[in-house]
Amino acid sequence: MPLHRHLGKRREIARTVGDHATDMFAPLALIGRGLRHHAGWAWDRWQATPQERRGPTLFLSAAMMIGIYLLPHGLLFALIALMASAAWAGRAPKAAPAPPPPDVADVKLGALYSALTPYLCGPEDTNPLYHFEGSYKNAFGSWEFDGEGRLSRLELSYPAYFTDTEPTARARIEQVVQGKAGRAREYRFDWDEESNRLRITALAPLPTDVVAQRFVAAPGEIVLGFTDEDGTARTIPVTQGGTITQQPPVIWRTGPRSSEPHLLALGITGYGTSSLIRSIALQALPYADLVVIDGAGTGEHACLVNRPGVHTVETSLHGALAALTWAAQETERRLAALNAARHTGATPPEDVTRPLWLLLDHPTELGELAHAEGRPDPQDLLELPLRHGRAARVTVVIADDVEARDRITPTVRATTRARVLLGPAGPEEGHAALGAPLDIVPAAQAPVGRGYARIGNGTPVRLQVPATVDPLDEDAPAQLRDAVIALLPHRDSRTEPAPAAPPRPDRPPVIPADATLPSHPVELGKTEPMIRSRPIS
Ligand SMILES: Nc1ncnc2c1ncn2[C@@H]1O[C@H](COP(=O)(O)OP(=O)(O)OP(=O)(O)O)[C@@H](O)[C@H]1O
Repeated sequence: MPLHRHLGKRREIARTVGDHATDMFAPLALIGRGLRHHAGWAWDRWQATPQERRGPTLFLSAAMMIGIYLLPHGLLFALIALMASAAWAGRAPKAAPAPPPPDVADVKLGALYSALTPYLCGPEDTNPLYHFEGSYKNAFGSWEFDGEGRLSRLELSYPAYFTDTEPTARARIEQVVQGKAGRAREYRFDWDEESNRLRITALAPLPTDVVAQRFVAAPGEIVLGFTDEDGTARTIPVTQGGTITQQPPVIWRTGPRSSEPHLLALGITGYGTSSLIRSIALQALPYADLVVIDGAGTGEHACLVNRPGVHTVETSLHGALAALTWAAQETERRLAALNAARHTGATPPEDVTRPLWLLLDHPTELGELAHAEGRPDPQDLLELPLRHGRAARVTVVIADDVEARDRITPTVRATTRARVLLGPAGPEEGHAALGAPLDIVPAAQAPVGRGYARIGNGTPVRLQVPATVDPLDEDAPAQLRDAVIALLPHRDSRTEPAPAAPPRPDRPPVIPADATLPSHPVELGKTEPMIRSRPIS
C-alpha cells in the first residue's frame, strides 16, 4: 500500500477514535464543567463574605456536612444531588442571541461621513468636525430615509474654512453625496454659506405622462412644462393618464409687457428640444402666426406645413435666409406702423398687432453651411426681431444642441432671457446655458424632456416638457401622435382655400447679392413658396 494511502487511513482511524471518545466522555465533561461552575460560585461567595462572618460560615458548612454524613445514605444522596446540579449547571450555554441587524442610518451615514472626510477635514484643525475616526453624529444635524431605505433629506455642517463659494469645491461635495445616496435621483443642494450648513434633498421624479393638450393659460402665456410644487405659486388642471390632476406649470409670459420676450433652449441630443419647439408652436398657433426654420433639415416640423397661421417651414439655407430677411423687414414694418398709429392716436391695424413667432430649430447648422458658402449667418438676420421684437410683437425661440452653444451669436445670447436646458448637463454646462448656477445635480439617467428652466433673473427650476412627438414619426406611440394631431389647426377647405398664388410680401425680401435663391425655397413637398405677410382682412 502506498505511503500516502497508509497515512490517510491512519488519520481516518484517529478521527473516528476521537469522535467516539468525545461521545463517551461527554457526560464527564458536562459534570466537570458544572463542578467548575460551582467551585467558581463558592469561591466568589467566599470572597464576598466579610472577614468577621467567615468563621461562622465555615462552622455552619462543617456542621451541615457532619449532619449529612450522619444521615442514613446521606453521603450518597449528597453526591447524587451535587452531580445532578453540576450536570444542570454545566449544560451547554445557550447560543448567544443573534446581533441585531445593523441600523441602515448608521451604515449609510457612516459611509457618507467617511467619504466626505478627505474633502472636509483640515490637517491643522485641532477640533475637526470631520476626521477619520470621527462619528457622523458630530457633523450631521438631521436626516430622513424614505420607505425604501434611501436617504431623502440630510442637513450637515461643514468647517468654516471649506471654500463653499467655489463652484468646483461644491461640485466635489455634491458628487460624493450623490455617489453615496444614489445616482438614480436628482438632489437639491442648498448651501447656507452664513452658517456653514448644507441641506440636501432628494427630489421626487416629475410626471412624464403629461402629453400635449390645450393648457389653461392666457394668450401670450406658454406652458413650457411642469415642475415641483415649490417651483411655482400656481397649478393648472392637466389631463394625465386619463384623469384630471393639478400640476405646477413653468409659464413663460411673452408679448409687449414681457421682460423675457425671447427664449433660448439648449439640450443634449435626443432630449427633446425639437419637441419643445413643437409644443410652443401648438400653444402659439391659436393666436399667432409662425415662421419655422428647421436647421437640421430632418423634417421634424413637417406637420406644421400648410397649417393656417404657419407662414412657412424652411429646411434649406436659402429658404431660411429668405424667411428671416422677410421677418426682419416685417419687424421694421410693424414698428413703423405702430409708431404711426401712436402719433395719430389711431388703433394699430390688426396685421401689426397679431403676434409673429419665429421658431428656429438648430440654426447653428445653417450657420455653418452659410459660412462655407460665404452667405450671411441666419442668426445675424435675427438682430432686428430680437432687439425690437417686444414692441413689434415678434417672439423668437431658438433651440439648439448644448454642444453648439459657442456658435450661438452674442446678440442671441444677450437677448434671450428665457432659458431652457434639457438633459442631464453638468454644473458648468448648466451655469453657461441658464446664466445662473444650478443648485440641482441631475440624475445619471434623465427621462426625455427633463431639464431646467430659468425665466429672466429667476431661480432655475426643474422642468418636464409635455410629450409632443412628431405626428409623422411612425415610431412614436399612436396615442402621443393623436394628441398632437388633435391640436393642429386645419384649414377649412370650404371657406379658406389654401394659398394658390405666391404670397405677396409687403416689401420684397432683400436677399444678399451673392445669394442664389432657388425658384422654390420651401421644401417638404410644398408646391408654392409660403413666405408672406398674413393677409389683411
Ligand atoms: N417630453 C417627451 N416625452 C416623451 N418622448 C419625448 C419627449 N420629448 C421628445 N420625445 C421623443 O424623444 C425623441 C427625441 O426627441 P427630439 O427630436 O425632440 O429631441 P432633440 O433633442 O430635438 O433631438 P435632436 O437634437 O437629435 O433633434 C423623439 O422620438 C421624441 O418623440
